[in-house]
Amino acid sequence: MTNNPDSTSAVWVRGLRRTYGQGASAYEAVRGVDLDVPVGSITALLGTNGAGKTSTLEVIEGLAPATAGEIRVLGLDPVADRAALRRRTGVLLQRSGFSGDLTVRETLRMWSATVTSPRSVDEMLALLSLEQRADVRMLALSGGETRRVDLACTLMGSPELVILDEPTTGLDPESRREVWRLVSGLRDGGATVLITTHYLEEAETLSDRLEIMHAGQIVRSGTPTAIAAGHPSKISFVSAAGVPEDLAGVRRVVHERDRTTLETDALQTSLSDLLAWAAHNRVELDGLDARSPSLETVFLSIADGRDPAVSAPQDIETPKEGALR
Ligand SMILES: Nc1ncnc2c1ncn2[C@@H]1O[C@H](COP(=O)(O)OP(=O)(O)OP(=O)(O)O)[C@@H](O)[C@H]1O
Repeated sequence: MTNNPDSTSAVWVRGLRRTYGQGASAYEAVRGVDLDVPVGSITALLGTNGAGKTSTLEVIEGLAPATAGEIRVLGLDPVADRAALRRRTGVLLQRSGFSGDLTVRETLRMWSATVTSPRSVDEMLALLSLEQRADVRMLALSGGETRRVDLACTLMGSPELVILDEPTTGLDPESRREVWRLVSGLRDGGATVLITTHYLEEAETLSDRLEIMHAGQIVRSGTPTAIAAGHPSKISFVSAAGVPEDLAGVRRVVHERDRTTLETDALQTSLSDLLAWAAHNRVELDGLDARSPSLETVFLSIADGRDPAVSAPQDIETPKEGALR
C-alpha cells in the first residue's frame, strides 16, 4: 500500500471495493470509491438507502477490511495502525450500546478511562448541555439525550478527525441545531469532520463538501452550491388559466393535480415573463413559489435515476475559496 501522497486530505481513499459473502451469493456493496476529506473541512457523505455509506465508513474506521483499494486516514493505515489512529480520531457510530444502569456521569467517567488525555467529565457535560441529566440513568434518557452522551464520548479525547454516522437522527429540530453548532465549532477549532446524514438541509447547511453515493459509487462530489448548479430552478403555482407557451428559459412543464411546475434555466427571466403575462391577463397565481436549484432536486434526480451522473460519475470542482468556508 502506498502512502497518502496528498497530506491535505485527512481521509484519502482510492478504488475502494467491499464485497459481502462469497461465490454466487457475493454482493459488492462498494464499487470503486475515490474519496478525499480535506483537512479542516466538514465533508458530508450522502446517499440513497443501501448506497454503501456505512460499508465505506466501516473501512475508514478500521472496523472492516477493504476487499480492494487504498485507504489512508491521517496518513495511516486504518487496520494496521488502528491503535495509533484511535488516539487521534473520534467515531460516533449509529448505535453506541452503553449500559442502561449507569448514570450519565458514570458512563462518561468509564469512557474517560479509555481515552488518552481526556477532557474532564464536567467539561463534557457542559459542552453537551447534560449537566441537569448527569445523575440520571442512561435507560431513562430520551433519544436525543442519549445521542448527546454518545457525542460527549466521541469528542472527549479532542480528536483531530471526527467521524459522525448520522449524528442527529432522532433529535428534535432544536437539538439538531445545537449539534450543528457543535460540529461547526469543531471545524473552527481545527478538526476535520466526516459526517453521514439523511437530512439534506443538514448537509447543505453544515458541510464544505459533499460526496453523494448511489449503488456503491460516488456519483457527485463538490461544494453544495456547485452540486446544485446546472439543475433547473422551479416556479410553481395553481391557476385555472393554463400556462403561456413561450416563457423564456422554461425547459419543462409538469402538471401535478391542480399545481403547475415550470422547470427553468433562467429563474429571474421566466418569473418576470410569467408575472407580466399574469398581470396582463388578470390571472391569479395561487401559492406562487419560486426557488433556485437545491440539493433536494439533485438528490431526487439521483434516487430516481434521472441524473446523468448516475451512469457516468463526475467530479464537480469549484474555485478553492468555495471549498472551505
Ligand atoms: N453484512 C452484510 N451482508 C450482506 N450485505 C450487506 C451487509 N451489510 C450491508 N449489506 C448490503 O450492502 C449494501 C450497502 O449497505 P450500507 O449499510 O453500506 O448502505 P448505507 O448507504 O449505509 O444505507 P442506509 O442509508 O440505508 O443506512 C446494502 O444493499 C446492504 O443490504
